[in-house]
Amino acid sequence: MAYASQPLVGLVGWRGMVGSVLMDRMQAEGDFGLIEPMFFSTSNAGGKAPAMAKNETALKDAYDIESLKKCDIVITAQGGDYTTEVFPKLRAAGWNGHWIDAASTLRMKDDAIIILDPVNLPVIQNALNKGGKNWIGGNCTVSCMLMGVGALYKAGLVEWMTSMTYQAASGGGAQHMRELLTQFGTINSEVKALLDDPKSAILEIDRKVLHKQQNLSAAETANFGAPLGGSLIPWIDKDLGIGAASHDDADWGVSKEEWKGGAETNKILGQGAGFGTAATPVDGFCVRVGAMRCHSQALTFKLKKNVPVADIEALIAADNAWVKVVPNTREATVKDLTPVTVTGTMNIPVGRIRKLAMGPEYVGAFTIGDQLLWGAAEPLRRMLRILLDA
Ligand SMILES: NC(=O)C1=CN([C@@H]2O[C@H](COP(=O)(O)OP(=O)(O)OC[C@H]3O[C@@H](n4cnc5c(N)ncnc54)[C@H](OP(=O)(O)O)[C@@H]3O)[C@@H](O)[C@H]2O)C=CC1
Ligand SMILES: N[C@@H](CC(=O)OP(=O)(O)O)C(=O)O
Repeated sequence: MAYASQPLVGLVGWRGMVGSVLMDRMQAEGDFGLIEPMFFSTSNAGGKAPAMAKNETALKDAYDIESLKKCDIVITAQGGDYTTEVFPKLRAAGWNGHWIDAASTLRMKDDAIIILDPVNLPVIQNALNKGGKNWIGGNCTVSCMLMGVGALYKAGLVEWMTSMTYQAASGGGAQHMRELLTQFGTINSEVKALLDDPKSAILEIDRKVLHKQQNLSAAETANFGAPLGGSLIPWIDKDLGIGAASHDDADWGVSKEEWKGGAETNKILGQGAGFGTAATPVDGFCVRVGAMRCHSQALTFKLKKNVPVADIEALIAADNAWVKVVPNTREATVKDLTPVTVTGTMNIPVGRIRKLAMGPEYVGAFTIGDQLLWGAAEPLRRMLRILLDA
């Protein structure tokens, strides 16, 4: 145990979507029994801290460096803007504690480790031994993918991989989930009378739906910037720009979410962090779909050699306690390999594992993860436990 008594752990962003899931998981795993929590807020300093508070029952100001400095460990799910503003000030003030963060801001810094311990515990331990202090959760899609198929990387089998994602509204936060449901409601109301009449013409329904989708109000598309209900948006996160030489080697019109796939996967595996020049090329398209929660991904691997599907399944299944191989049958797939089945669970199903027509080294798979659990909250609380056990 690195701490003589229970360490003071500052919790920032605990009432947001990721933060709430984190609080649930910490309670479920008894983490609060091991720490002295101090709750912070950016909007309600002085207000009442949640029930898990022990000695400090009032919310502290999340921008107050002096309060943050008292903490042995700070865990934040407050967001990138908060990290950008507070983290440098806190370090500049001489704070030498552990910073555990869900936001992407610090991920690519040399002194930051992207934490996903079932996949990269040796990388984490190595950094810890060298005095590392900055522990950053990975991009949700990348973390869920590696929880599913990390075994193939660990076995050194992957020559390259593409990932085509189907990312839920929840990846954007609470307002995005509400917006999707509002859009579905508006569209449904538009054709409710026709739907209730079994004799109505489907093309008339279709025409009215399309007209409504194309004429949603600005308020109904404020977060996604485009209709998502009954549609999809093949761009997530920033436009890094064609020829964006300033941004690493990402000059192929890649979106930032796609760039993270290559850069973060390699960094998590401890094999450099470039995109395109990385040890293992990872690239594809990231697409927002009208799912509520859970990110899904269709993966294509070029393996370094021909490995039988049964061996691939066995490797994946043995990798960690949460990955579940779903038999490649229609029945099993529609039952066990959907966002609706996976939401709210720690399970990472991997199915549709099969050889592709391009040749025996080409393997396809489909995987799903609850991006608020393995994609965000869980690696943070597990890092806390690693620090407590160190
Ligand atoms: N959503 C996701 O799937 C993932 C998110 N992340 C990262 O985690 C961070 C936080 O994301 P997320 O949790 O989605 O953000 P949220 O917008 O849900 O919460 C962030 C903060 O918003 C404030 N807030 C304002 N109004 C409300 C309200 N009505 N209810 C709750 N909180 C409110 C809270 O701060 P306060 O209490 O101080 O007012 C809260 O901590 C981001 O950096 C994101 O990039 C990482 C991986 C996945
Ligand atoms: N970008 C992800 C969610 C997220 O917050 O990712 P990151 O932590 O890499 O910014 C999504 O929209 O689905």
